[in-house]
Amino acid sequence: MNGHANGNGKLLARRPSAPMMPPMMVSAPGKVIVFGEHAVVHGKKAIAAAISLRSYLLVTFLSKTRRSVSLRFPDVGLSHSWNIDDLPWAAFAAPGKKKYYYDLVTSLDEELVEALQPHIQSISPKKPEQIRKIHQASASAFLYLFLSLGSQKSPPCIYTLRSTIPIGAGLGSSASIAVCLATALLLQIRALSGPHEDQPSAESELQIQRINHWAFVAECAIHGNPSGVDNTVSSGGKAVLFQRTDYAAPPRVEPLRSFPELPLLLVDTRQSRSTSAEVAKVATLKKTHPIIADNILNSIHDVTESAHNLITRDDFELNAESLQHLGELITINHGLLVSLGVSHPKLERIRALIDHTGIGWTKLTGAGGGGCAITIVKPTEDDEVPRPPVDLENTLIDEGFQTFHTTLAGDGVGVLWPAVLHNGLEEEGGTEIDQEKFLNAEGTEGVETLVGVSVNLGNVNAVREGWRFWRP
Ligand SMILES: Nc1ncnc2c1ncn2[C@@H]1O[C@H](COP(=O)(O)OP(=O)(O)O)[C@@H](O)[C@H]1O
Ligand SMILES: C[C@@](O)(CCOP(=O)(O)O)CC(=O)O
Repeated sequence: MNGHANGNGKLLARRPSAPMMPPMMVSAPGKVIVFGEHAVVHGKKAIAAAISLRSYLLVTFLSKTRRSVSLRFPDVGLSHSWNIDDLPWAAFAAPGKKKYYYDLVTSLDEELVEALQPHIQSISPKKPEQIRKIHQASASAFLYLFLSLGSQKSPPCIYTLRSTIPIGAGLGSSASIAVCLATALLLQIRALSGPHEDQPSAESELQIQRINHWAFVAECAIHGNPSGVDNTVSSGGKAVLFQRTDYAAPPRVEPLRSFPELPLLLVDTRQSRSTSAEVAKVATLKKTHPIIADNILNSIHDVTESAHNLITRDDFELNAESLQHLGELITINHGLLVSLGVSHPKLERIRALIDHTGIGWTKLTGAGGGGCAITIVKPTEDDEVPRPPVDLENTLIDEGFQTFHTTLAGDGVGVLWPAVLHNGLEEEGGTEIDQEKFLNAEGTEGVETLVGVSVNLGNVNAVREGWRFWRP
C-alpha cells in the first residue's frame, strides 16, 4: 500500500521521495609516446598524444537509504562495496588534512594513505596476490579521491568502469581511469562548469587543469611516482611536448593543440616488458659507449624538435608533404631506438610485416622490449579513413599480435550527462545507459558500439550526439 495510517486510521499519502539523479558517464583516452621515449629520461624532449582507445565510467545513483558506494571494474575482475559511514571521514576532515577541490594537491598524504589501509586490505582476500594488487591499486585511487573530494553525505553510488585500452601495455590505462574518476567526482560535487559547446577557451582550460590535478593524485595512488604526462594527455587530449631536466621534479609540459588527428594502427606484441629494465639498458649503454649513446639520444631529441617545429609553424597544415615529413621522423626515431637496444624481435617482426606492405611508417612506442608498435597510416586516394590491408591484419593476428585501429590526438575527457544515447535502434528519446546494458556490452567492440564517443559516418569519424568535451 502506498501510504501509512495516521492516528485516526486514515491513510496519509506518502511524500514522494526525491527523484534519483539519472546516471552519468565520463570517458578519457589512453596515450602513446609518438617521439622521444628513453631520450626523455636523459633530459631530452618527447611528444605524447591521446589515442582513441578510451575508458568509460558509468555512475549510477542509489536510493539514499542504501549507504553504500561500490566499484564494479569487470576488466580486472574487481567488485567491491564499502559502507559510506565506515570510511575514515574524520581522518580526511581533520584540521590541516581537509582538502578542497580547488587545492593544488601534488602528492599523497602518507597518514591518509594509512587511514585507508583497512578498507583497501579487505579487498579480494581470496584472489591471488598479483590480482589483489591490481584491485587494491584501482580501489586506492578511487577511495583517496572519494574521501578527499566527497563527504560523509556523498550520495550512494555504483561506479562501473569498462576500458578499451589494454592494461599495462604502456598506453596509459591507469591515467585514463584516474581521469575518469577525478572527473566524475568533481562533477558530482559541482566543482566543474560545462562542458558546453560555447565555453570560452580559458574556462575549458581551467576545468581540464582541475581534473588533471586530481587525476595526478589518483595516479600517485596507483603508481607511487608518476611523471604526470599520461594524466595530462588523458585529461586534455590532443598531444603534449614534455621535458624533464630535473628528474626529481615533474616534467615541463606544453600542450600541442595543432597536432594533427591521424589514423593510427596500433599493434600490441603481447610481450610483457619492464620499463625499468629497458631504461636500465640505455643507462648501461651510456656507460659503455658514452659518446655514441649521447649522440643517439641527441638525435632522438632532434627528431622530436623537428616534429615540434613542423607542427607549431603558423602555416602548418596536414598535407602529403607534412605527413611524409612526420612519417620519416617516425622511421628515424625507431631506428635510433633499435640502436639503443630497446627493440625486440617481435617489434621488428611487426615492423617488417608492415614495411613490406608500404602502408605507413612504424616505430615502437613507450619503453620497448615488447609492448606496442604504432604505424601512421598513409591516406589512399579513395579512402578518407585508411585501413591496413586485410591480409596484413590477418597475418599479424595469426602471429599472435593484437591490432587496434585508433586515431592519434583526439579529444581528452568527455562527459555524457544524463547517460542517454541515440544509437538508432532504441526507444524514442534515446536509450538510457544503465548498469546492466553497460556490463552486458560484449568486449571492447560492444562497449564502443554502446557508448563510444565517436561514430563512423561513412568515411569520417564524428563525435556521437550527447558526448561533450572541454576544448580549449
Ligand atoms: N580497465 C581497468 N579497470 C580497472 N583498473 C584498471 C584498468 N586499467 C588500468 N587499471 C589500473 O591501472 C593499473 C595499470 O597501470 P600500469 O601497469 O601503469 O599500466 P598502463 O601503462 O596501462 O597505465 C592496473 O593495475 C589497475 O590498477
Ligand atoms: C622509456 C620511457 O621514456 C617511457 C616509458 O613508457 P611506458 O612505460 O611504456 O609508458 C620511460 C619514462 O619516460 O619514464
